[in-house]
Amino acid sequence: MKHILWLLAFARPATKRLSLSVLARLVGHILGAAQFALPAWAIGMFATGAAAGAGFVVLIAAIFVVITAAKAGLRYIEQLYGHLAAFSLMGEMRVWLIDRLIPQAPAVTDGAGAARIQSTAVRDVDRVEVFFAHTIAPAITAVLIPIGAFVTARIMAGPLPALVLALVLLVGIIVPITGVKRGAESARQVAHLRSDTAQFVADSVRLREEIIAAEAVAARLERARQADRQLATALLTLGRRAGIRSGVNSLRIWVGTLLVLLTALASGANLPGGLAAAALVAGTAASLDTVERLAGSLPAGLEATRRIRELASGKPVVTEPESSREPDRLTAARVSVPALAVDNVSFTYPGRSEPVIDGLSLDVPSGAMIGIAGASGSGKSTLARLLQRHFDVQAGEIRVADVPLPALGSTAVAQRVIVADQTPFLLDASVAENLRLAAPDAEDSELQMLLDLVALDRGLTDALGRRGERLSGGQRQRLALARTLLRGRRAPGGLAGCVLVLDEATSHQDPLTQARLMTSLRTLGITMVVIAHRLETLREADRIHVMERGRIVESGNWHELSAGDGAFRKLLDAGA
Ligand SMILES: Nc1ncnc2c1ncn2[C@@H]1O[C@H](COP(=O)(O)OP(=O)(O)OP(=O)(O)O)[C@@H](O)[C@H]1O
Repeated sequence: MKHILWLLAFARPATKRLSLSVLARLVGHILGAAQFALPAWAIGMFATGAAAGAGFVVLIAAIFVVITAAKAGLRYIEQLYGHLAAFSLMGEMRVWLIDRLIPQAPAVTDGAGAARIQSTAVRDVDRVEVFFAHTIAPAITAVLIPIGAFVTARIMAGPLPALVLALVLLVGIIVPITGVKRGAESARQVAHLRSDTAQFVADSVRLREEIIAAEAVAARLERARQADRQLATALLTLGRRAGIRSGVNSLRIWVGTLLVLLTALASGANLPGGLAAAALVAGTAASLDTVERLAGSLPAGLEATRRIRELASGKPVVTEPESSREPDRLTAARVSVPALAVDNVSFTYPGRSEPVIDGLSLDVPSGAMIGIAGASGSGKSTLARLLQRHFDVQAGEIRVADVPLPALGSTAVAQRVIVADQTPFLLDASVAENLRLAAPDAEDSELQMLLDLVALDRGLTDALGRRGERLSGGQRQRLALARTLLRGRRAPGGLAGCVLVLDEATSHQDPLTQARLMTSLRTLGITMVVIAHRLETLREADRIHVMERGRIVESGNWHELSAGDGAFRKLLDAGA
């Protein structure tokens, strides 16, 4: 019920369209009932001799034609406005969902699985269409039409046949509703199995080399077959229930018509009235049919709603500051190149017991380039994530221009701490479109200047293909770096007001391009943190810190460290 109320509240902006759809459906169904009752009544009139002659037949036929034409028009209006409302609401729902997913990213959305998120954002939202387009109007009609039929039968055939008609109609509502709860369970099971299957297919394609090399294709296909069998069984349960409901309903119409007619005749009602009342069983069937169809599809729609709300309700890992105003200190600092301070920071990933960053302190003076080296797993990328405030630290503090990160809103952090990493995400679009994600208003000349800066010899209109597949790994990294720099240029205070973090962002470059890139970046005079496995990358750094198990174990410039015999020298000797 809570999901229904939520959907109704969500549908408020489309009230006008939905009301029009409900009204058209209601009048259409009244006319639908009349299509049965009118000929039945006319036959009764003929049979009892109360009416005769061609004029009467022509009149009834004419009314019938008008009713049929009006009903067709109303059906069109009902469907049109119902679907217009549904489609606009589904669009709104996707926007609403994306709006709630962005604050959860990347810490939460990474864990949820991309295919699952896609399955909910696309398929589950599509399934909610059932509610907006095929639930609200039918539910209202399914209540009002039987009441109208009862009143009509009462007038035309008397209280007893009307009572029998009411009971027959009640059966038409109760039969589909019983089993809705079990139907909901099956729908939930089907939705889970579908989403697991989506993830399984996506994983199988991504991991194809491993699967082929391990000669595990057959085993993988067998697992897919098993999952499919489970899905088929769950769908069969739903289908069987729908079949039984449908059969019982057909029986209800035949037996019900006969019962109303016999009761009318037995209670002395006139034949035309009795026939018209009996015809109302079939005449209201279309209104009640939807209850039956809804009993099948509504649980799936509500289950989809539950999943959408669950996905949307994931808590952001970090909270926004109460005031969205940029702290005065930072605004004042706009004019200068900010310094970055990591002050005695400790951090443990949620659900883990060992800290990944353990009492780490780091000073990056204004305009300096600081290098971070360290073996795999020493916590370098985690430090980059903390600098972007993907997570809050459990102890200590990170400050940009002397302002602690939690005092900055997520927008300010994204503008102040700009990061390029090893595996950039590129859209299937042109070079220019990928760059303009960071600044839609950027002129071609500015984009070209950035491409020159990162030494990327590509035309602005060149298409990249899926995830940038038409570029080499190094070119992809350079394009992403240009986009990061563009982001910085648009930040308040411009690029000079940002801290640039490179997390293995040049790992795919050849030594010459790499050296050229670092020299270009140094000329920008901005504050930089460069994380690199390949120590050559850090040659230009003012100071290099070596990390081990979340701590800094050695610091110095390239010459000092390479001449020593500490952790840095060991990394160098190991070929880093
Ligand atoms: N999301 C996460 N949840 C839990 N533990 C994590 C998560 N990400 C990383 N870790 C753990 O934190 C530790 C440090 O990982 P991190 O990626 O920061 O290392 P790194 O120094 O960047 O390594 P590499 O050079 O291989 O990229 C590792 O032990 C890793 O298992």
